[in-house]
Amino acid sequence: MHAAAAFLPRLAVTAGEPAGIGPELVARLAMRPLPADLIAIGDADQLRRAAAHCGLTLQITDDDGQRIAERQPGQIRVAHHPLRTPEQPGQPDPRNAFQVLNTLSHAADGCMSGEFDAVVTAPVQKSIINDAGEPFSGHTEFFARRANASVVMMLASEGGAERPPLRVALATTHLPLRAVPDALDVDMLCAKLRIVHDALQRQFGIAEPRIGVLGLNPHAGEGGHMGREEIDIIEPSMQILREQGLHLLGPLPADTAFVPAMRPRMDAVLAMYHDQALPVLKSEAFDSTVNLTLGLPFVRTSVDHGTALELAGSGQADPSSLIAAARLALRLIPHARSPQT
Ligand SMILES: NC(=O)c1ccc[n+]([C@@H]2O[C@H](COP(=O)([O-])OP(=O)(O)OC[C@H]3O[C@@H](n4cnc5c(N)ncnc54)[C@H](O)[C@@H]3O)[C@@H](O)[C@H]2O)c1
Ligand SMILES: N[C@H](C(=O)O)[C@H](O)COP(=O)(O)O
Repeated sequence: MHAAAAFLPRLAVTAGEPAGIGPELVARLAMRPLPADLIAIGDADQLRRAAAHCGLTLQITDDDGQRIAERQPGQIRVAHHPLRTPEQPGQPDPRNAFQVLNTLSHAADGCMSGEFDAVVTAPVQKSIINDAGEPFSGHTEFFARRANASVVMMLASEGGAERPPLRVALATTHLPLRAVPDALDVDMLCAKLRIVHDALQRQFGIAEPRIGVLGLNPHAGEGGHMGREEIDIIEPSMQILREQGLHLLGPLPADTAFVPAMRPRMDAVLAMYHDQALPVLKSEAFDSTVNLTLGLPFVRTSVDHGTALELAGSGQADPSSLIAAARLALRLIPHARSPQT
């Protein structure tokens, strides 16, 4: 399911919530000299309007599905999914929710059929899809169901001269905090850790990954005096996997797991819930962090931010995370050429 050497990888880019910053970020991405055939999945007229908000001139053509060998900065092809009603920047409209969902279905199905080599997603407004009557908690869960796959959400920053890369995987994703302890069990944690371990080996080229596992309770339960999930669930899961040869550290108190002394000891961290670890990444590297879904039968990456409704239509939104997501997707496509930019 990869592009022949002479052709560019076909990278599907879903435009996200029409009233958010997604379409503008897609327009900015198209200006980059990425070695990819960029296929926006969204409304072509809206993409033109988004480019105008950013003061950009885009050359937008229909996607005919043919593979191409070259793309110039400023060129993008579109798989057109018309909006139900024109977007009002900053004011999502539930009437457009099904258009958004259709773009995601097209991207997932296209990746599985070989129409696309990977998908990069711009942010959606989860609440407006729910307001339209559709159960939806995120791309991660949507793509997992579509592909019938067990997946793990990981957010990863590249790191740089002054800071090592940070990769945070989540045992649970978009559920109420009250439901988190009941969602954790030994089988589930073992499965998630296996997916993370395999992805670190296969996709990140780390031969013997070291994974830090966070506790759930303050101070990782303080020996059972502040909660028992560490003793009853997390440690037994880790023990099973250690016997299978995995290098696991923990259960670690979440408040100190990310201090400088700990960082070089782990290639990734498994957090028990969404807000336990994502604020660390988002405050450290909001511009360069990428969200990726491990365990899918295709490559899916995304931005680390949301729809930023207050910026929509201003042309001011920062495209760095979407660009980083596109670059990572290109690196992860088997046999794809390395991005040059
Ligand atoms: N990948 C996704 O689809 C995704 C990811 C996160 C949040 N969301 C959704 O987005 C909606 C809004 O979420 P939120 O308000 O918590 O987070 P947000 O990321 O939209 O905004 C948080 C802050 O960061 C700023 N910001 C975000 N992206 C920016 C960018 N590219 N350039 C400059 N500033 C930027 C915003 O202006 C705001 O001040 C929610 O519905 C949430 O579920 C979607
Ligand atoms: N959890 C993600 C974040 O905080 O950035 C975000 O909500 C997007 O999740 P999906 O990729 O599942 O839509």
